Amino acid sequence: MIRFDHVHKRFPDGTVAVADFSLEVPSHQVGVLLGSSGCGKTTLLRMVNRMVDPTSGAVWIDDVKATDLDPVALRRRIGYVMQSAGLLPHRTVADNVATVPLLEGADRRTAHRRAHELLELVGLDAGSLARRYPSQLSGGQRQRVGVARALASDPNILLMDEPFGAVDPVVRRDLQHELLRIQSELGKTIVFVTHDVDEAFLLGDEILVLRTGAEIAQSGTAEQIMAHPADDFVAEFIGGARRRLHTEDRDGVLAVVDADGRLTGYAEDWAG
Ligand SMILES: Nc1ncnc2c1ncn2[C@@H]1O[C@H](COP(=O)(O)OP(=O)(O)OP(=O)(O)O)[C@@H](O)[C@H]1O
Repeated sequence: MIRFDHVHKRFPDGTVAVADFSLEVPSHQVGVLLGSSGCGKTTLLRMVNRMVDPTSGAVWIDDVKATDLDPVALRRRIGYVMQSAGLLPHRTVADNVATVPLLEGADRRTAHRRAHELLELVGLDAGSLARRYPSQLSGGQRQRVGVARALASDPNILLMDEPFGAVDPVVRRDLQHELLRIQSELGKTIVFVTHDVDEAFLLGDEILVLRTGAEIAQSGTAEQIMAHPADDFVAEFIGGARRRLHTEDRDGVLAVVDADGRLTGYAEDWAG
């Protein structure tokens, strides 16, 4: 469980990135922070692994305050995936994935065996890719390696900051579905940052639509937010995604279906 308890962040130059934010992401669930550039998503995410400490308020990981934990140890036990994948360019794919286990004293052979397993888990052919360098991979493959590396220490928590933002829409869809598959297998507690409404609705158990200062405009499931946007700001923000929905007859019931054919609810629930 991750709990943000009235966190506030003011940077030294006076910028208030987060005004007053509270949220609980239950264990094994995906919480999505959705909002446009600069609204404070990354700042919130980085409070979990102490790359940023709140000015006031606290982030709790289970029953422990993040600020009571050693930042280095914390970062090793929390997976972190960034938009750029953040791989080390002069290390092979296998070495990149094995970085944390090696730092924690695993022997090389065990760490590499685990790296191979993880590469397969994220849908890569370890046999042909493990010895390559990051520059010899496609953008989508690099992001998969980034996910494998984040999973290497078998963390309970995964932080994902626009992890699929730099790849084309088709690859992005593949990666999103791969993440759903991995999540159904591993059940991590995930905080996922995005400004893409479709991505948020596909992946999130709970979605928070944020305004500047990480103010929560609305929180809820994709179905709740789409059916009843809290105000004009939310309605406008999710407008495109809403329009991409259509209805279909499913077993005699009128179902609301997204562009991928995913059932998002039933028409009768949407009345009003
Ligand atoms: N180290 C810093 N010093 C001063 N201001 C900062 C710092 N880091 C972030 N900010 C500011 O805090 C606000 C929130 O930034 P943050 O990176 O959290 O937003 P974001 O929603 O993740 O944006 P993006 O989607 O563009 O990454 C912005 O106004 C940003 O300029």
